Amino acid sequence: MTVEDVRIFDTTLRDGEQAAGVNLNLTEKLQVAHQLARLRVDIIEAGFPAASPGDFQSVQTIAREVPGLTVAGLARTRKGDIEAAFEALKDAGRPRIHTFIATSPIHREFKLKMSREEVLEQVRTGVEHARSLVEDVEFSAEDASRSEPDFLAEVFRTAVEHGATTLNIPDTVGYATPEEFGAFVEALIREVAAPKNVAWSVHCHNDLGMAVANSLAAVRMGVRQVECTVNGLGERAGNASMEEIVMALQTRTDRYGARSRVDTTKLYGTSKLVSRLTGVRVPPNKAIVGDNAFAHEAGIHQHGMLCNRTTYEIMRPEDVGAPGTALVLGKHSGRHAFRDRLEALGYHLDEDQIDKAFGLFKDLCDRKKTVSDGDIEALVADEVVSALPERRYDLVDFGVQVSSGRATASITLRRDGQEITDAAAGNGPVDAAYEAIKRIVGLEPELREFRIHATSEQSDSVGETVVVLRHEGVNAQGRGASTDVIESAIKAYVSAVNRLHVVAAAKEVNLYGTDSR
Ligand SMILES: CC(=O)SCCNC(=O)CCNC(=O)[C@H](O)C(C)(C)COP(=O)(O)OP(=O)(O)OC[C@H]1O[C@@H](n2cnc3c(N)ncnc32)[C@H](O)[C@@H]1OP(=O)(O)O
Ligand SMILES: CC(C)C(=O)C(=O)O
Repeated sequence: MTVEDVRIFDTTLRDGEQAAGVNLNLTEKLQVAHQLARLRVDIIEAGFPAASPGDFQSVQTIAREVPGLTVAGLARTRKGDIEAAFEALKDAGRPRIHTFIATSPIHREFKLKMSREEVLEQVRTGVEHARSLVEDVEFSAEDASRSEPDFLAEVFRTAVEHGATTLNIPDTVGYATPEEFGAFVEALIREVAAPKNVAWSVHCHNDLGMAVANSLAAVRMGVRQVECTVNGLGERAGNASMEEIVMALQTRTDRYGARSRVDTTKLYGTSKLVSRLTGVRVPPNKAIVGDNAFAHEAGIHQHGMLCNRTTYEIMRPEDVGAPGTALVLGKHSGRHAFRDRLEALGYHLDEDQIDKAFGLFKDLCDRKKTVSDGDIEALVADEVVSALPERRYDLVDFGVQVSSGRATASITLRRDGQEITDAAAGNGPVDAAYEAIKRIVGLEPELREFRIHATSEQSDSVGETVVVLRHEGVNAQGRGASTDVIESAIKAYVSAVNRLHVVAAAKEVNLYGTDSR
């Protein structure tokens, strides 16, 4: 199969900047332009020089400073716009004037207030003037997809006769559908019968979410330039997304028989740069560059991915420069992925321990939006690995009440199958809970250490508590973990009391002195 080249015409700095609320300064535009050059796009549309002195200066600076690609500037078919574009572009290695006029009956009647003949006259004079200034002239028929096919063909023939070297078919308002647009483009190319050295291009908007599909349908019909923007940024719902076009051509060359020259490993970085500079967030589920584009949460998918990546990934994250595949542990995950993560964290548990840890993990998932590695480690270390097989006391229930700084706590522990409840007041809920526990266990150990820390940055993070107690010369450490920090502190204290008994028994120390409880 012969694979043809598709030129990528990036209009992030022109149509992309037309997105409501986006305004890039010269330094920011230069950053984006240099990155687009590194990405190896073929053409950058740097702006609309007649729009403002700032736009003129950005186009001029990019034309002078960004090497290795064609720099285009947009212009209405008016003489003044075309001359402004030329002045801004003339120092570029490869300047292109991109001139346009609307051709649809709606735009002719309501916006331009021009007849067909007047529009044709604008095409003649505009294109001819642009061609007298530069070799490379692109002509766009704005709102082409809602224009009468016979008139549109006449417009494009006129543009070719007066020197246009690229003919662009915009779906300006994102009205087309893929099958319709493909057929429309095919018929137009046939009807105009432009010479081989004239390139056909499309420029699709995303009002119905079909900009990429429409652009690709046109590629199937022989179009060899696609106009697009990074992250699909642009007027209203945006333009065709460049990363999606590029990766669709690369991943499905079998279908399109064409590819771009873009260095796909720079797509992710470019997306991040544009998002940061424009302030337009990339949705997590955005194809190719979204944070979740290579993240798998469902257990069945994670199992498949662990067996073979190609079960659920059609591209490799490294191909687009993304950080990597992520098996995100959450409530939809299964044992395979959980076990794999535990091993990666350095834990080697037997089947019973994994069952216990998995149960605790699923409980945590029901309470917490995302479960971090730190949360899992806290659970596994405190509740599985370090948990004593035989415990003197188990926490059954607790309740705390806080009012004006004073707190009371009620604690129920189980010992030898019997539940024992007691309550106490204290200076805060943890102090009150510890007093109540001391009453139940009949010990007054010294609290040597009390530390609590969050295992991640979220407010629903697991809190992990470490408590060190000393009694009758015996030291014991206890740990507890829970999304409820009071519960975590209570669990740590109970765990430390249980250890005191284990260590005291090993050292043959009676924790109760003469009392034999
Ligand atoms: C589909 C697209 O994305 S097209 C590109 C859109 N980009 C922009 O508009 C860039 C920012 N634009 C601007 O800064 C301003 O609109 C300017 C400087 C270009 C023009 O400003 P103004 O002269 O004040 O005109 P305004 O924008 O209000 O109206 C547009 C005029 O251009 C005319 N016009 C629109 N398109 C064309 C065209 N392709 N060729 C000739 N005339 C055109 C309109 O009929 C209207 O004419 P009128 O002033 O005689 O009524
Ligand atoms: C000027 C043209 C290419 C355009 O931006 C559009 O029609 O959307």
